[in-house]
Amino acid sequence: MHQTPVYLDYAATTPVDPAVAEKMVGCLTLDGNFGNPASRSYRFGWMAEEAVDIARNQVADLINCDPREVVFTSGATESDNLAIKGAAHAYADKGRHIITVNTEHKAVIDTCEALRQDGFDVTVLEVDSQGLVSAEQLTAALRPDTSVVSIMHVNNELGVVQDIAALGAVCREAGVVFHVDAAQSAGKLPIDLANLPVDLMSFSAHKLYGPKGIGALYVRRRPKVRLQAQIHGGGHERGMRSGTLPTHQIVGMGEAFALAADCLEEEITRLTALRERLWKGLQTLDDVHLNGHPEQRVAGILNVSFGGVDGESLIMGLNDIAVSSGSACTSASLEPSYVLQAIGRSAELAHAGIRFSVGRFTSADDVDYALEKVTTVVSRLRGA
Ligand SMILES: Cc1ncc(COP(=O)(O)O)c(C=O)c1O
Ligand code: FES
Repeated sequence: MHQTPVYLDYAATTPVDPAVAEKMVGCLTLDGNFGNPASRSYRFGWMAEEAVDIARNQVADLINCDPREVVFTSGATESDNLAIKGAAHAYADKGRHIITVNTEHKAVIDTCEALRQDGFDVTVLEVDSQGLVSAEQLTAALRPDTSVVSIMHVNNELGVVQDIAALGAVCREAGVVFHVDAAQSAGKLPIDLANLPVDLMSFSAHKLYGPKGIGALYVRRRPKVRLQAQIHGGGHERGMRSGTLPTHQIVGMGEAFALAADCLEEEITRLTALRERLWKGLQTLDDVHLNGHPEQRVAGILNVSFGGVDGESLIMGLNDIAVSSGSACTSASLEPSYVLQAIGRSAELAHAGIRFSVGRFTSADDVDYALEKVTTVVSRLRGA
C-alpha cells in the first residue's frame, strides 16, 4: 500500500525542511540565540543581529542582490502591499496611474483595488489564452502619469512564467517603478537581480521549505527606489518596516534560501520529470486540457481541466490526495477560478481545473498513486 495521504499541493505551501527547522529551534530558548537583534549593548543582541545578517546574505545570494536591498516582512502579501502602496504613494507627485494584470495573486489585485478607492487609476492588463502578457501590451498601456507596474513572475495557479526581463525593460525605458511578485519563482527558477530591470520584488519563505509568516521585499538601491513605509514604529529595516525582527523566522528563511540555491538545478530537473510523468499519465484520459503555456512554465506546477467533470466532485473523490482546485470553491465564494476564466476557459472547464504541484519530497511513487486515483475517479464521474 502506498503511504497516504499524498501531498501534491506544494504551490499552496511546503513542509519546512528539517535542516531549516533545526536552525530555527536554536533561536528560541534561553540556551539559544533568543536575543533582540536591535539590542546594541550586550552579547545577546549582537548574536541575534549576526544571525539576521547571515540570513540576509543567504537571501541576497539566491537572488543576486546586495543584502542591504533586502527588507524582511511577514510574507509575500505584506511585501506586495509595501511595494505597491509604498511606491504609489512615494511617487504620487509623478502620477497616480498603476498597471497590473488580471491573473495576479489577490495580494496584488486587492492592493491595487484599495489604491483605486484612494483615488488612483488602475489599468488591469488581460493575459492571452496561455496566461502571458507581452511587452507590447504593457507599452500600449503606459501613460505619462503611470508610476508603478506590478506583474508576477510565476503564476500560482498555472505555473506560467512571465518574461519579466522584457516587461522590466519597458518600465525602465519609461522611468516607471517595476514590482514583481516572485513568491512562486524564488528557488524554482534562477533570479539574477543584478541583471534584471526590476525595482521591487516580493518573496515568501513558506513556498520554498521555510516557515510561514516570513518574507522579504527586495528594494533596489541603484537606481534608488523610494518607498513610503506602511508599518510605522521603531524604524527597523531602515525605516521601511518597523517591528522587532523575528530572529527564528529570519534564520529559517535564510537557511531555506541557502538550501534552494544549493539544489536549484538538480530540483528543476527532477521536478520537471515528475510533472511530465504526471501529465503523460493524465493524457491517457480523453478530454484533458493543460491550462497555461506548454513550455514557458515552472517545473513543479501542472494545472489541468477535465472535461465533463466538476472540479469540486473530483477533489472530493480524491480524498487521500492533497491538490487544489483553481476555483474558489473551498472559500466562501462559489465562483470558478478567475485565473482560468482569464485565459478564456469556459465556465465548465474553469470549474474542472485541478492544480497539481510537486516538490522536494515528492516521489515517482506519489505521482503514480495520484495518477491511478485520478484516472479512476474521473472515469467514475464520467459514468464510464
Ligand atoms: C503569487 C503569490 N503571491 C503572494 C502569495 C502570498 O504569500 P504569503 O503567504 O507569504 O503572504 C502567494 C501564496 O499564497 C502567491 O502564490
Ligand atoms: S467546483 Fe467549486 S466553485 Fe466550481
